[in-house]
Amino acid sequence: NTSSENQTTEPVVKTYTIDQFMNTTSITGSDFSPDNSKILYSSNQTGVYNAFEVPVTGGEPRQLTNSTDNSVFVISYFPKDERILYSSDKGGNEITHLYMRSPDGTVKNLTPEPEAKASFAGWSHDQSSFFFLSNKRDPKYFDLYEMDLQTLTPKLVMKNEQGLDVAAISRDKKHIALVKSINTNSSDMYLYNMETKQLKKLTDHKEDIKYAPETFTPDNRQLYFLTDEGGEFMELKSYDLATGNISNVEKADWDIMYTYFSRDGKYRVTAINNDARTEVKVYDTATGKQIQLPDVPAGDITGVNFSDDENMMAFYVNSPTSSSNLYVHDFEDKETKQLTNTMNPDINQEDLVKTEVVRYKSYDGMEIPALLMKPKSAGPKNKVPAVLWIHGGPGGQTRLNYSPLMQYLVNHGYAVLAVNNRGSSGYGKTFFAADDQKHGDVDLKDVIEAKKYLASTGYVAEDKIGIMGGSYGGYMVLAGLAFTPDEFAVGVNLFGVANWLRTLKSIPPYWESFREALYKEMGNPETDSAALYNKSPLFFAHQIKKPLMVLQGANDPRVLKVESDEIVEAVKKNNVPVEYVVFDDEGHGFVKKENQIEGYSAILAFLDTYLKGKPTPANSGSQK
Ligand SMILES: CSCC[C@H](NC=O)C(=O)N[C@@H](Cc1ccccc1)C(=O)O
Repeated sequence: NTSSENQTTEPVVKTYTIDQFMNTTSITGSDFSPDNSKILYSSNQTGVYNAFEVPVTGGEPRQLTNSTDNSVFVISYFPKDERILYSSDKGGNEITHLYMRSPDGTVKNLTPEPEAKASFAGWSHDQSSFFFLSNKRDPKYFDLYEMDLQTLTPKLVMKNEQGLDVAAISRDKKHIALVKSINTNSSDMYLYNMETKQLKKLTDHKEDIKYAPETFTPDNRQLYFLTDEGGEFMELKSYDLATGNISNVEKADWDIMYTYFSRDGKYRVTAINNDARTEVKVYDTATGKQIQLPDVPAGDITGVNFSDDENMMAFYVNSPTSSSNLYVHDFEDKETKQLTNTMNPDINQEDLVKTEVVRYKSYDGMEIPALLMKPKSAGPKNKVPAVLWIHGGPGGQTRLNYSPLMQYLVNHGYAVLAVNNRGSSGYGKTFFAADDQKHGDVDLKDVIEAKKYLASTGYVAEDKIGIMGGSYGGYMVLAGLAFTPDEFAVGVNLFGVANWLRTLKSIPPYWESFREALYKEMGNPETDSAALYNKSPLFFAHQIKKPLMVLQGANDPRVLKVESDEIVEAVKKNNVPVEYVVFDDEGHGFVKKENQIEGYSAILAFLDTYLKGKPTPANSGSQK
């Protein structure tokens, strides 16, 4: 089921179908069974995510859940038996519940209130209970509950009436660390004493500084937190609970993304966002020295998880040319074993392309990082069309991961440049804040400048550059087509915002704790209505004159389907080609393989029609 593309002077590249690309399995999560003989993980092998377990010695994975509709995301085995805990919503509506699967296969919804969203917040260190957050009392705020494992009855531990977010719970169950968003560049830390019920504010600052509690130390004496106080990047510090003293723990040239300890604190893991790559460090806490991580040539190590006895470590390895695989390392015999092989064997990894981190100067001299994928067939004698990929957020970042969609497009002859425009995470707080209240303007200019960068490569056809992105990135697609109608040859909008006034008014109730922070960055729909109107592509849709494709999940709680319905209707009035694909069983992002296959092949067909001049296949542009 493969074909070849013949070029005159450039290499002949084997092309693969979308079915072949999507026949690669995506896996996530890991937890050791109580006897350390197996590892639990989620896999979309069956088309939707289900729970699987695999022996640590290797061998055939066993499927534990049989969902055919809703994704099952594993949390963990129970600490002392082989029941498992997992999270699942309905068709991407993000109203997640916690479920318990018993070894006989029966499943119980532990958080049955239909309208309430629940999320796991950790096992108690004594392994008698787990903590979870739920907004069942007040749809706006998440209270903290403790679920006893004997009775499976939840107990309210902390009523959250102040819009705080729980970040960490101490092993002795005495303290909870919380965070309060002030704006997207600034936050405060709080400490709640579960015995005295006192809430203490730990931070006091006038300027924008982020404080993010991470974890309590295993001896319960200190709170480790991340902050960008006094610098551009998030560094790790500790707060001494007894004295209030703050000490420096770890710093890098980039943001530290997170840190955590193994169960008894023998190891501490830190992850650094090193220029869009995840760099994991594991420290032996007794010596304070980094341990040497297993030598895995296939890519970067992520998702490190330890067995409770701290003798084994599970982790993922991933790179832009190889999908994530699960590995296990035994600290005693120093052996590392690959437990999964997720890549479709039909795909020769040599046919995939590596991703290069590049930088270019924008209109005002600001340096913009981007990730470049060059088709093997591209060259000065074979200039190729290109797609600019814009991430969501607005404060997200496109990272160096395996993306079947990007590889599929590159494999079919499109250069892809994923732009981390100003406002993206990972490049310091000045860069992150540089788009505040200037959305659809300065960030869009960065994307327009990316076209010059692509032209400078010498292998991109300048008049065949399209723009594509998801959510906030989808907004940028619409903004690009509406506000700068001559810049992009086509646009592919995946569930993007068309009308900021409506989207910011209709945010889910459980976003209340950061609603003000969001409004400070994006604009308040009550008080900034003129500015929000002016940056909403829906009201300028008459200016769109280039072909547009829109893909939308009907259950999306963040960008409602009406956003896509209305932009599609409005652009159709311009006699511009518009294709619309709606998935009835998806939310903010498409997770079911059959939908990914339909959506991604429709995107390629659309690009081929309008950037390569090939006829559109009959099945694209459907409304499911
Ligand atoms: C300041 S960003 C908070 C919104 C959130 N961020 C996480 O990614 C998010 O879901 N963003 C959407 C776009 C959006 C922004 C504001 C209101 C609704 C949707 C995204 O995924 O890009």
